[in-house]
Amino acid sequence: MSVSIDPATTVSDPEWAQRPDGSQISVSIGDLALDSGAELADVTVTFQKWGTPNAAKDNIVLALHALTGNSHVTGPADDRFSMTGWWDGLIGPGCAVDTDEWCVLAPNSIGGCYGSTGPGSVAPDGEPWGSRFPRLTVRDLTRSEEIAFRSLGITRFAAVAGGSMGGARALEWAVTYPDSVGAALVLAVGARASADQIGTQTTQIEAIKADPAWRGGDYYGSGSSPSTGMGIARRIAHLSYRNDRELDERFENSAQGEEDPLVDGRYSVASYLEHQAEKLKRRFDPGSYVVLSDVLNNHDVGRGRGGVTAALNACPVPTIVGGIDSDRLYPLYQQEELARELGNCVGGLHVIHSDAGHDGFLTEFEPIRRLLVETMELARKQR
Ligand SMILES: CC(=O)SCCNC(=O)CCNC(=O)[C@H](O)C(C)(C)COP(=O)(O)OP(=O)(O)OC[C@H]1O[C@@H](n2cnc3c(N)ncnc32)[C@H](O)[C@@H]1OP(=O)(O)O
Ligand SMILES: N[C@@H](CCO)C(=O)O
Repeated sequence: MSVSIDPATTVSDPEWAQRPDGSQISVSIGDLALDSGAELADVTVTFQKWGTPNAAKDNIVLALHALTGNSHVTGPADDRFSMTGWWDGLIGPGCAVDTDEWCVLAPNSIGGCYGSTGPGSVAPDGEPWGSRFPRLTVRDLTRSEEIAFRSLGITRFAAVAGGSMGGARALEWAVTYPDSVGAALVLAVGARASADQIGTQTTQIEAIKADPAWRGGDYYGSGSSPSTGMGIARRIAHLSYRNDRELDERFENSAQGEEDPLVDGRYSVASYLEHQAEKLKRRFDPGSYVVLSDVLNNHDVGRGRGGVTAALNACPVPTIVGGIDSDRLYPLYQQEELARELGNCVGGLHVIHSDAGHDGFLTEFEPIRRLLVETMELARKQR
């Protein structure tokens, strides 16, 4: 295994730990055995860090991003990341996760397009993975992270935290590696994908694959990309990320500006969705969107563990579970199940009030801040 920074130079373990806040660090973990029985060759896991590990390495926190997120958890938009950190203001000196005390590591998920191995990465034969990229599960993502961090000498995290796909990753971390997790914060997710989620996400995948530029997944290097398909997928997704009442209060059935929807103009909500689609096209790879949407479909914490209830019951990690009352993609009953069945759920289900729907795990700063503070208090007790 080798460790490199940004991402060329190979360095030794103590050096990565001293790198400045926000540094991008890349770890080669070799071949990764997957849940499907396949193997992903020559895998790289990249991550960013804030704060510094202490000598005992018992102050390290894992922040896990959602579907189209990345390692840029905190800080302003920059050249590398065109969006503000997804929990900006919650992680940093003096913040809920105070990086004067804690060292936060945020891995880019494999399958994505922000540095860790994904379908657009170059395979060992020198060609992009494309259609050859294997199907992944959330457990494959966490396994790649566990191997990468263990290679850096990290065998235990004081806390793991995330929402949506990040929540699924945090849950898998707690269930798969209970001895390696002091406390967990699991937000806006369920124990397994529901039929509704699989239906919606499969429809999004099909929208991308229906784009002629998809070329069976082998469009890398072709000069075009199925971004039109991904734009449609994102519109469908974004509707599921917001609440129907909130959308109607904001947009009603009004026209966009001076446009006339009865002639050739757009409705305001259609313009809003188009804007969200265009933004994603500028920063995300359609192939990764397909792979990671499928990862969400494959989420099942009970697979191979005697079912969801048995898997959750057996998890001893002190876990805080949060859900959003207007979330129509991951409705509250799914977090109620987590809170009820997890072996060591702390404080029952924490309901976050938001008009924003699923996106509340990103937009509701104060409730998320409080849950992070509680999680870090739990983590402190476990040290
Ligand atoms: C961990 C992770 O999940 S990382 C990934 C998270 N980030 C993303 O997914 C990026 C996409 N953005 C979003 O999902 C959301 O904007 C959030 C969750 C980040 C923030 O939500 P909110 O603050 O409620 O933003 P909202 O839904 O109101 O969207 C605002 C945008 O819509 C635009 N908009 C609003 N109305 C219209 C309209 N009628 N026509 C066109 N654009 C419109 C605004 O100008 C604004 O644009 P900007 O984001 O380029 O500044
Ligand atoms: N806005 C988030 C929502 C998915 O959970 C994302 O794109 O990752």
